[in-house]
Formats: sequence, C-alpha cells, structure tokens
Amino acid sequence: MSADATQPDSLSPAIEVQNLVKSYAGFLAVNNVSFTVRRGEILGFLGPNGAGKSTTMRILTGYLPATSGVARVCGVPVATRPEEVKRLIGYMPENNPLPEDMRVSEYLYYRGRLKELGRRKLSSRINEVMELCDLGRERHRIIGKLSKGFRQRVGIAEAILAEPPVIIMDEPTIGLDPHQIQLVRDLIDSLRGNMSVIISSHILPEIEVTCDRVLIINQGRIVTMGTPAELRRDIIGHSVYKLEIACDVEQLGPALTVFEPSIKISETSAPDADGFRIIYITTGRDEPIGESLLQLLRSDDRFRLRGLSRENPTLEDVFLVATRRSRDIIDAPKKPRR
Ligand SMILES: Nc1ncnc2c1ncn2[C@@H]1O[C@H](COP(=O)(O)OP(=O)(O)OP(=O)(O)O)[C@@H](O)[C@H]1O
Repeated sequence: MSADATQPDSLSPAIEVQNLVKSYAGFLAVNNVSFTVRRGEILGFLGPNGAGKSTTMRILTGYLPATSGVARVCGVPVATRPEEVKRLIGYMPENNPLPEDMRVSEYLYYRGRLKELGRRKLSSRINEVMELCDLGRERHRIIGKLSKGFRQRVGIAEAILAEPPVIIMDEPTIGLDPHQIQLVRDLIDSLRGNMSVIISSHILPEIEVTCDRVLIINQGRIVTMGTPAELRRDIIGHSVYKLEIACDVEQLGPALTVFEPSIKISETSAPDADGFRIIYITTGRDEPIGESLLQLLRSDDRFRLRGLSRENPTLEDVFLVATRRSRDIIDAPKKPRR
C-alpha cells in the first residue's frame, strides 16, 4: 500500500516506522528506529529511563514531529496527516492529565463528543467501556477523588472509547498495586486480536505475559525485537546453568569450551569466604547438558562443585543483558572496554 493512500486501509500494518530520528538540539533521543506492528498484535515497548520510548510514542500519535524518517498508522503518514492519525489511535500518555473536577461519565461523554461519536452511540459505548474497565460504580464520582488505579482505568476507557484500530499506552500500570495491575492486564488482553496495542512498561514480567512481541530500545536505538521466547534464545542462549564452584575462572573457561564449544561464561561473582563463586554459563544447545556437565566438573580436581542448576531466564535477564550489551557497543569508541 502506498504511503499516500487517501484512506486508512485494512491491509497495511497497524504501525510502520522507518528510519525514525528525533533530535533535541543535536541530542539524538530516537536514532534511526525501524519496526512494524501487525494488526491485532500487542507489542511491549521496553527500555531504561530516557531510552526514547515516550518520544517515539509521541511521534506515532502525531503530537511531536520527527526530525526525519517515516511513520505510518494503518497506512496513513503521520507527518503529513497527523489529525487523521489521531482519529486512528487511542493514546494514553505517561502521567495522563485528567480534569480533576469532572465526573467520570461526564469526562467520557465529553471526550467521545470530541472524537465525533454520535450521541446515541456514545451513551451505549460509555456503558460498554465502563463495564470493560470495571468503572460502573465510579461513574458519578469526581475524577479528582479517584485512586490512582481508577484514574488509570479512566485513561484506558478514554483510549478505547472510539474503538480505534491502534491503542498506545505509555506506562499504563505505573503506580498500581498488584490487583490493579492484574485488572489492567486482563483489560489489555481482552483487546488482543481486535486492536493493535503498544504498551511501554518497566514491569517486565507483566510485559512478558501480556505481549505477543517485545521491542527493547536503549539510548534511542532498537537493541532487539521478537517474541519473549525468541529474545531469550537470541540474547541469553538456549540454556543457562548456574554453578556454585570454587575454581580458577581462567581454567574453567577452556575446560568448558573443550566439553561444549558453544558454552560461554556470562556472569561471575566474587568468591565467598570459602572460595566459592556463583557462575552463570550459557549454551547454544537445546538438549540438557546438566548431567554430563556435573560429571565433567566432579571428575576434574581443579574444580570443587557445590551446586549446579538449570535456570529459566526471565525477560528481566534478557533486558539486562541486551541493554548492557548495546550500551557497551554504543559507548565503545568513547570508552574502551576494560
Ligand atoms: N523536550 C525535550 N527536550 C530535550 N530533551 C528531551 C525532551 N524530551 C525528551 N528528551 C530527552 O530525550 C531522551 C528520551 O526521552 P524519553 O522521554 O523519550 O525516554 P523514555 O524512554 O520515555 O524514558 P522514561 O522511561 O524515563 O519515561 C531523554 O534523554 C530525555 O531527557
């Protein structure tokens, strides 16, 4: 589909971003970012503070112009048709500002009218989103008196009100307790397949259960993108083993490589009072190697093994390794690695 199609179309991806750049007075907050979100997909947008998540989201929603590059929503170019794009997106910004003195139902009605929903349709749609967001009992309450969790739900209700094909939520669960997080998670899950959703969050386990794919951004660049399982495999390796071992690490590395060439030592702690360290190793092999690894280390008297277990890397492990690795690459010319 061409970039200048006159109508949003149902064949184009929900979001297409190509070589997007945003510079603030020469500082590259978003540095040549390209990605696609499919129709009906839920994409997790992860990155440390200042990575460029909010900037990218604001560009996609038409609230901030990019310095260069192309962003399209359902085939509509954001740069030249931002008002049209705003109608295609339900946006819940970070720290969503809400009118303190309006009642929940009044606010949704007012927003619905701004979104050009007809009066009759709007009343039944408000009832629907109140139900979905479990806001029914709060409908007549003043927004300024609501708890943080209910305010977040009002923000989500507003984002989905006009049933746009794309929803963008910047940190929708920030400051919520575990029950409220669960409610928001269920709500996002209920949108799967009907709407395309981008969510940024620092709560990695939540992203892992909610999202079909995850994009990790750091210092304005995409570090990696894929399903949580793909990222685990690509970033961490197929399997991770944790060793509690007393040894000379310089001797352990070569011994492990002779045993299995794909093994790499990923982390080593300082030795404890008895000389034992925690060492994490990764292997590119799918099949379990724990038993033969145990035999190898037990039969070599250079090594004293106290524990060996197979670890299941979380998305948090992936995030830490991926962002650390990308920072090393970005910083390399300025700061040589020790
Ligand atoms: N208006 C602005 N002027 C100058 N620099 C800005 C502006 N807005 C953002 N930045 C900088 O751009 C970078 C990316 O910011 P952005 O808010 O997009 O990050 P983020 O990933 O959303 O971070 P957080 O998780 O902390 O919200 C940061 O270094 C930030 O300081």
